[in-house]
Amino acid sequence: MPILTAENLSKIYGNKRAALTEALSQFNLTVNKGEFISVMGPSGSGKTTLLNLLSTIDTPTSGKVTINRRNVTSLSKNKLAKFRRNELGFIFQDYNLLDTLTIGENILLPLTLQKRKVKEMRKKLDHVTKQLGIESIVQKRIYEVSGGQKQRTAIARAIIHNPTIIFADEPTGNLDSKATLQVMESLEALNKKQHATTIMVTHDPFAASFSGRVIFIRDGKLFNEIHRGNNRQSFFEDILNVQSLLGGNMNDFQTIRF
Ligand SMILES: Nc1ncnc2c1ncn2[C@@H]1O[C@H](COP(=O)(O)OP(=O)(O)OP(=O)(O)O)[C@@H](O)[C@H]1O
Repeated sequence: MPILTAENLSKIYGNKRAALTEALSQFNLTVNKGEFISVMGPSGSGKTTLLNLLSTIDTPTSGKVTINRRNVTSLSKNKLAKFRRNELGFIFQDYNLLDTLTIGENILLPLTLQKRKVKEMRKKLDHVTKQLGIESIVQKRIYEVSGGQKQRTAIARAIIHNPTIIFADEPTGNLDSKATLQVMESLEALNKKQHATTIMVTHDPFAASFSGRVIFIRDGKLFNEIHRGNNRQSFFEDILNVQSLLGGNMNDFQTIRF
């Protein structure tokens, strides 16, 4: 069942004074409930633009985004803010955690904003921190934990209100290979066990190999898409093959890991 559709999505940046850039051109995408999708492509190909349009952070120049049968492109500013808060979960490369709060308080933010009861919040916090293996650090401050723990905290915060879709922009961009593995295994487990629909932008073929489908963009258009079979290693190799067809500057892609 489609949970998200993008129809003829285009984005042109710039104005009369600045040169116009068509970052995304007539883009179509259907995401089914429970899918885990990676978006890849060379630097400047339009990945972040696509994610921002799908996640309602930015509005398209033309085209339409539908999430859970709602046309989010036409929602008012207030309704959109509420929709985002209740239905979407966000994970960013630089974590976006609040330094003045503890790990637990950061994770609880979406529920605090929804004014949920303390007892319910405790129960949910307990559940998500166990799921992500960070139950021992809930009292700690952000500066006391590792990058991988920060990102797993951000994932816990993104899922605690059971969002319809999780959007992740380069979630492993600041992590070493060990932390990348932990974070990707966490996202994969959430997807498999709870059917959390996830859309992730990444440069890293290793990270992308944990998802079920990779879509490749070039010059704001769909270049190719591939699906994962049973074997992650062979999917990883398929991803590398499409990347070499894609061309562009290979320095745009992160170091390849096995
Ligand atoms: N706010 C903006 N104003 C003007 N141009 C923009 C803006 N944001 C992005 N662009 C341009 O749109 C194009 C696509 O950018 P986008 O950030 O979506 O690419 P990307 O694939 O995510 O790149 P990277 O991998 O380097 O993050 C680029 O040419 C970029 O320079």
